[in-house]
Amino acid sequence: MTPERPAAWPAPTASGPLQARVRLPGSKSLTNRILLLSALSGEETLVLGALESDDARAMRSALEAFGARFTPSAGPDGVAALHVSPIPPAEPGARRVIDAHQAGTVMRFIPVVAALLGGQTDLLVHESARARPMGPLFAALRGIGAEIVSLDDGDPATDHLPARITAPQARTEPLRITVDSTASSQFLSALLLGACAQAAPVVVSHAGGRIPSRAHIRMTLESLREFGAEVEELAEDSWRVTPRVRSPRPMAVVEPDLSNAGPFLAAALVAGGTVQVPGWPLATTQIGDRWREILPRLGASVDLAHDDAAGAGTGTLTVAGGPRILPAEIDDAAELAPVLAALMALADGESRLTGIAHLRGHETNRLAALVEEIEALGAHAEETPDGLVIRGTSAPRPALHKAWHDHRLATAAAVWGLTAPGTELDDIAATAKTMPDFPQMWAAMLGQTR
Ligand SMILES: O=C(O)C1=C[C@@H](OP(=O)(O)O)[C@@H](O)[C@H](O)C1
Ligand SMILES: C=C(OP(=O)(O)O)C(=O)O
Repeated sequence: MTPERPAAWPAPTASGPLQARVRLPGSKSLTNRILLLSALSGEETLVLGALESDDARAMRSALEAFGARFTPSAGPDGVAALHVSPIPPAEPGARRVIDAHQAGTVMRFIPVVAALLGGQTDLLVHESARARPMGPLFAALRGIGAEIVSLDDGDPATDHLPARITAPQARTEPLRITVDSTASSQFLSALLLGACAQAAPVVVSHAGGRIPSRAHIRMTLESLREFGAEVEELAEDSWRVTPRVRSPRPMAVVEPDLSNAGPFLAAALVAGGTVQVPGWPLATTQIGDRWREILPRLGASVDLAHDDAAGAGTGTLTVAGGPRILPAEIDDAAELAPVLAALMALADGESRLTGIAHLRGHETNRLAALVEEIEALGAHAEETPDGLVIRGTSAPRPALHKAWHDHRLATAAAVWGLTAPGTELDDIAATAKTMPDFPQMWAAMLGQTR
């Protein structure tokens, strides 16, 4: 018997210009950094605004396997919060099995913790994540004495998950680790964050080509500082991290996910009208803050109004669609690229995305998947060595789009559905990776029209 496929999701169409306000869940990247650092801090931590999604659950279960505990709790004024009890000192010979699912942050951050805390860790992944690059991170960990073998065939030179990571026999505290982070910024982030699993300072350096998704490295450095680590930039792409980390007082706060603001803000350009996002941080390391600079280049107007409360540190972002979507050239859009490509497929002319070759190693080969879905829509796209060229259409046709196990391909298809009645998506559940409530949030936004 073949397993039953979930029914396709009929993407709703916009019935007119929007006048919507959308509150976003917590940032995946900040949640998983804060959970990891809280678990390594040796202290009790209260976390406010943490994301609840597949990626966040995968990080919590991974840290639980090392002995951390997460308990729902109440923050100031009774708001829901998460109480984190840190990882206790490791027992020699400890063994654990961890499933990273599809979470790149778990796949990359946890092997470092496993190699530095000791014992043996079997790290599994979702079928779709087996092809994601791990080799350079494994090479760096082998360089400090960890053994990493394939769980499929015992290959001691494996460069993919699932794998067994055995920490060096004699517990050493490495002083220097170098990695080639060209395929993913997460390799460097992993070593910088994971360094906090030891007490001694460590120098972490990159040796290779251009580092992609650079904003995420800045986020890592800022998160380390928030947890009291000293981070010193020694040279370009080389940092000294001095642990220990301690818990931020009175609590750690997770900002809303500005990357996931993308499809909602894009809706204002496609359907017209305005979309507002409250709680937008005025200062942030999230790459999603780039929407404020990118969307005007596609013809939208963007305004960030500061909240009244002195020192609130947040504002309300308003994006208003223009008369048409303009073509643009955008470099290093990283995880913003799929939704940006969705807009470019509806733009009046030819657009280019550059500096995103590494998207071939994301949840799916995003460049190939975007070409296929954009062509299905009746627009034109082709791959370049480091990105995409996209010629938009003003008459998108309805299609049954594939999510490719990729939350961002799924939300891209939702954007097309706004203007192509009859659009469907094969697997809306892919959005559970970072935004499990996406279908309800999308419907609620579309209910708020002028
Ligand atoms: O560290 C992080 O939280 C992330 C880093 C980036 O990874 P890559 O450098 O592999 O693109 C980004 O795309 C991913 O969504 C999240
Ligand atoms: C690449 C992404 O995820 P991950 O954290 O799994 O790398 C993403 O969210 O766009």
